[in-house]
Amino acid sequence: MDAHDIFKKLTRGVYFSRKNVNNNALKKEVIEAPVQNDLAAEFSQSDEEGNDSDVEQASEAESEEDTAKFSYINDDATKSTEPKKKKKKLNDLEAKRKLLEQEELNHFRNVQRISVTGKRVADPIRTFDELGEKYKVPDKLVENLAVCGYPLPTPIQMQAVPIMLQGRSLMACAPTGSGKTVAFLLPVLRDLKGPQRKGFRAMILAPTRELAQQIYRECLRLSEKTGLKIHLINKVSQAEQKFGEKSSKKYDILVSTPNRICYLLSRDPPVLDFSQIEWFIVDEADKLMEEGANSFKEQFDQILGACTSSSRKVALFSATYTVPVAKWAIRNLKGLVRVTVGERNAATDTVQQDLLFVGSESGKLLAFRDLVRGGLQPPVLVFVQSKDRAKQLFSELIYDGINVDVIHADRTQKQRDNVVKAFREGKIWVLICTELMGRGIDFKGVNLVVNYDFPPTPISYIHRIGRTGRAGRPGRAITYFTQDDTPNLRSIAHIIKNSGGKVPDFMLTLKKPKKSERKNLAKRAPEREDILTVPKFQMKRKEKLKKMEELKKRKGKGEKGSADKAENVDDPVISTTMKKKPKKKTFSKKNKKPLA
Ligand SMILES: Nc1ncnc2c1ncn2[C@@H]1O[C@H](COP(=O)(O)OP(=O)(O)OP(=O)(O)O)[C@@H](O)[C@H]1O
Repeated sequence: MDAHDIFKKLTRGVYFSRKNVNNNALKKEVIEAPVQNDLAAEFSQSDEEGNDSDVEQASEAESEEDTAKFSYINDDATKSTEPKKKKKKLNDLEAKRKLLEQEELNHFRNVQRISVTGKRVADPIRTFDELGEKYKVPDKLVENLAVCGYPLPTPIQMQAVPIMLQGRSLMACAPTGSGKTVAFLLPVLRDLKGPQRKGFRAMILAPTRELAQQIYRECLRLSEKTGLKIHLINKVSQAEQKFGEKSSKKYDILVSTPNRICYLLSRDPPVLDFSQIEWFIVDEADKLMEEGANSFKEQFDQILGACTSSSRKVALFSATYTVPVAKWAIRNLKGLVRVTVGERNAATDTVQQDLLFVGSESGKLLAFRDLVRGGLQPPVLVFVQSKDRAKQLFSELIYDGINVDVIHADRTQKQRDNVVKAFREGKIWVLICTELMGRGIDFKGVNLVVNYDFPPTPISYIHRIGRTGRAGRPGRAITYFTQDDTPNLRSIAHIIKNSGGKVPDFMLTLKKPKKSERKNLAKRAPEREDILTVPKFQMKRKEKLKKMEELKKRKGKGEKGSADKAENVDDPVISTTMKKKPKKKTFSKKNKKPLA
C-alpha cells in the first residue's frame, strides 16, 4: 500500500470542494510550479495588447491547474487529464502562433507608419500579388498596376485596399502624393466584378473639375480591359442628353464634382439615378464636408441622400484630418475603420520648406524676380490668394519674359484644360494659380511651389506644398510672408518643424491667434496691395479704359443659362462669382520667351 492508497482510505467519504481546499497553499503551488505555458515569460516584453492576453492566459492556466488538483481524488483522474493536457498544449501552441503573428503585424504597421482604429481590421498587404490569392482580385487588374508603373503598394494602399475589399466603410488620411487615388480605385474596380448594365454602382466625388478629370484618367488606366464603363460629367448640358432612362444604365462608375451632380439630380425628372450605388467615394473629404458659407456640405448631403441602396459603403479620403469629418463618419458609418498614415495633418517630409520674410507686397515681386535670376528649375507652381491677384501677377511675369501662364475660375473650361495640358507637357514652366489647384492635382515632377500669398489656413498650406515632393520624389516650397501674415505663421512654422525643417525659435512661440481671427482668415484673405510695378496713376487710366471696353462688350451679350452656370461652379470660390456677370479676359502670349 503506497501513500496514495493510505490517503484514499483515510479520506473515504470526505467530499472535497474548492471551499474545503486551502486556497492560498494551492495557489502558491500553482504559481511556483513551472508554469506549463511559457508564453508569459516569452512575451513579457510584448505590447499592451500582447500583455493583456498574457494575463488572460496565465489566469486560464491557473484555473486549469486547479481543476487538475481537485480531480486527483477521482480514481480515473490520471486517465482523463491526459487528453486535456494534450488539448491545452495545442491551444497554447495556437495562441503562441497567433501572438507571434500579431507581433509581426504590429511591427509591420509601425514601420509603415500605419495606424488603424476599428474592430477586426484586415491585415495590410505587402505586395499587389497577394490580392489575387487572398481577395480574388483578377490578374488583369494586378497587371494594370504593373503597366501603370506601380511595382509595390504604398502604405495607404497596403492598408486601405484590404479594408475596402472586406466591404467596410473607411476614413483614410495619408500624406499628399502618397497614392490615395489607387487606394480607393483598386478595391472599387475589384468589387464591381465587371460591367452589369445596372446603372452607376460607384461614384467618386472630387471638389474641382481638374481633379475629377485626373481621377477619371487614372480610373481608365487601371480598369483597362475589365469592361467596366466609367463616366466623367464634363458638361452638364451633354450629360442631360446622354443620360436618358436607358443610356445611363450602361455606365458603372461616375466621377464628378458635387455641383454638376446636384444640378442633374434636381432636374424634373432627375437625370441621374443613384439607387444602385454600392461605393460612395469622397476624395478631399474634409473639403467636401466643410460646413459654412460657400461650402459643399449641402450638396454632399443631397448626393448621399440619393444613394439609397442598403449595401452602400462610404470611403472618405484626404491628406488632412478634421474633427467634424471624423465625428460625422463615426456617427453615420456602420462598421467604420479609420486609417492614418504618418502623423495627422503633417506636411510630406520629402519637401524642403522655407519661409521668407519679404517686408511688403512689392518685396514679393522682388523676391520672385531674384529667384528667377538665381536660376529657376521648372516646372514651378505659384499660389496667390485670388483670381485678381493671379491676373496681376501674370501681367507682371509675362513682361519679364518668363514662360508663364495662369489658371483660375474665371477662365473658360477650354482655357483651363489647355493650361493644365500644356503644364503637364512641359510647355509652360511657371503656372500661377489660386486655391483651385491646391488640392489633389498631380503634376509629375513639380520642382518648386511658391506661396506668393500666404495660405489662408495650415490645412491649405499642407495641400499647396504637397503639389511637389510627390510619390517619394524630392521637392521644394518657399512661402513669402509679411507682417500681415503673422496670425497663421506660428502653426505653419510648427508644420515645417514637425516635418524635419528648420524655423527660427521666435516663430514657434508667437501668440496663438484667437479662434475668431483664424476663422475670419480662412473665410476672407487679407486685403493686399495690388501686384504691379507700373506707377499707380498709369494703372488707373488703363483700368478705366479696360472697364469701359468690358461694359461695351457685355451690353452686346446676354446672361448665361443656368446649365452653363453649373458647369462653372467647381469650387466655392467660383460659386460666389456666379452672381456677377461673367468677365471675359484673354491673355496675349506674344511676349512669351523661354527662360534664359
Ligand atoms: N504604388 C505606387 N507606386 C508608385 N507610384 C505610385 C503608386 N501609387 C500611386 N503612385 C503615383 O503617386 C503619385 C501620387 O498619387 P495620388 O495623386 O493618388 O496621391 P494622393 O495621395 O491622392 O495625393 P493628394 O493628397 O495630393 O491628392 C501619382 O503620380 C501616382 O501615379
